[in-house]
Amino acid sequence: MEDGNEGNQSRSSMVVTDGDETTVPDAANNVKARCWDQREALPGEPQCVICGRYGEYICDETDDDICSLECKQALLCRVANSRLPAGLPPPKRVLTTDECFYVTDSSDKSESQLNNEQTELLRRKLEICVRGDILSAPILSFSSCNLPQKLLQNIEAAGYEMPMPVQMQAIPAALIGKSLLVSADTGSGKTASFLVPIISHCANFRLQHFSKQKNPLAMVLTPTRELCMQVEEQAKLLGKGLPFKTALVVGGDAMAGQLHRIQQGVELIVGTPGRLIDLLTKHDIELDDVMTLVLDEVDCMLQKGFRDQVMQIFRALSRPQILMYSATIPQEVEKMASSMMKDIVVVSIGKRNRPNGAVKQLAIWVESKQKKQKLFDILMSKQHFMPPVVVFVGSRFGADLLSEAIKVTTGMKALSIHGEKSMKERRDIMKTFLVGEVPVLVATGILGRGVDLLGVRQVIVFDMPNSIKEYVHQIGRASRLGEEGRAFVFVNEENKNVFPELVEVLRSSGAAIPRELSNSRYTVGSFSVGKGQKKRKHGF
Ligand SMILES: Nc1ncnc2c1ncn2[C@@H]1O[C@H](COP(=O)(O)OP(=O)(O)OP(=O)(O)O)[C@@H](O)[C@H]1O
Repeated sequence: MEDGNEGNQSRSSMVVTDGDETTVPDAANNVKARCWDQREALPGEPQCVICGRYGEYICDETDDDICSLECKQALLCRVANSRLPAGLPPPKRVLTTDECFYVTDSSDKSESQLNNEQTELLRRKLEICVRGDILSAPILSFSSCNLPQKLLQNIEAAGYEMPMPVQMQAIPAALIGKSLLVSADTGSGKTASFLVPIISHCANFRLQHFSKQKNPLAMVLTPTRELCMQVEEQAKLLGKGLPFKTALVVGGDAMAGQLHRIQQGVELIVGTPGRLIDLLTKHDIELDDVMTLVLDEVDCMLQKGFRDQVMQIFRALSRPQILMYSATIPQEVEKMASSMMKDIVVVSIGKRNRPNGAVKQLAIWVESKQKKQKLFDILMSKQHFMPPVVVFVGSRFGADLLSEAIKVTTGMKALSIHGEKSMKERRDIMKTFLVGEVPVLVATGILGRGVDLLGVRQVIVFDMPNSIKEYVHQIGRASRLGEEGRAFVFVNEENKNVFPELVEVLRSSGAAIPRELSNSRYTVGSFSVGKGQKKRKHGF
């Protein structure tokens, strides 16, 4: 197996192709050492089999596309471990015949300890890819990692019979204090994968260190109030009956109440960065005990707009463990994350930056003037309308106008939600929609990320967002935990900036591509090579 160190790698084992010719890079050529040195793959280009970035090289041992020496090493590890001499322990419970992973009895700890080969096999089956120094094997049951008994009961009461793949890997790694950058599909259980270790740490800490003064021990930052509310609710549910209290710190609610709650003593603060900074600068809150900081939707949190605030909060803490999550993690975010924390472990489940495969995408070419009529047609079609439905639009004003137009034209109840409404209104609207009183909710991007809209199986992207990342998150609202959902997507020439990526996303998901989209000069011009052709960069 290759040595993964930068610089002294033997590059002769990595064959690089240039068009149809095959060349072996010489020492003077700069082969990418780390995964994040490599750029994202453009539509039609080969992708690294480990991380999905541009597969600039071909591994000569396996003939697979890879992006860097780091991924080559991961690939070779994977291959070596796949030659298994011994099988896994016999499954106690098999989920389905084709989704056959292994769940050992919670009471039998020895059986739930996997050896290296079994760990690798399990990771491969579940498409768990790990980079960095990680000692922990995936867990097979919640009871195999010494969680407080009450937390286990709460997990069971929440209906979580077994951990989801992201939880299998992230929970044990977070429990041993690793800082993590985790990418996994929308709706795949990321929230519990950071809440479970946080609750466990907090409860154990309070039981071991008795003190009257209960300073916060963990913080979760998310980009929207709705997501904060949801995370806090889930934290309360999982932490019930334990020494674990939470405070919600978001704009729109009175700061005095939030401050009072923190002063009473809480273990976890869940908040949006803006309000949290406001609170921290105006009031003296002791943050020295914060052991864990979570950046949910990390790509959004480290984007311009939030980044400075997030970094300000991070610097106010005393080197906490950082847990960063999103369904979409571009390269620059990985770089930023690695500069914030040395020895970060990168975990990805499935293909990165791709839409959830359970959501069937139906892209429709429709001119802007016809979009409303097309929407009404869908909403009034017995065949196509699957309430409750979220319709995503690009502006607050547009959301209000469209919900009114839906009411007038279809006679259906419809509501709109966006950042200009008060917190009370936003809470009431969410409640009304989630209990099924209103079948259509027109939303801006505030509902696009993270929000768990149980029961929603259909999303209509009325205004295509400016980035494919946001699109991936928006259509992700149509499916939770792999249940099938459907997304109608309206597209026209006005969305030309996302054409190449959209085509790639549709193509890789097996969705039909509207003729106008595939024929558009913005799409055609962006493809230098057809899929499957292995054209590589010159000059290294
Ligand atoms: N182990 C589990 N067993 C059953 N249900 C689970 C489990 N873990 C999480 N869930 C449920 O799965 C749903 C989706 O989880 P969650 O909201 O954490 O997804 P997510 O990965 O954060 O999605 P997004 O990227 O959209 O934010 C939730 O309703 C949650 O309660």
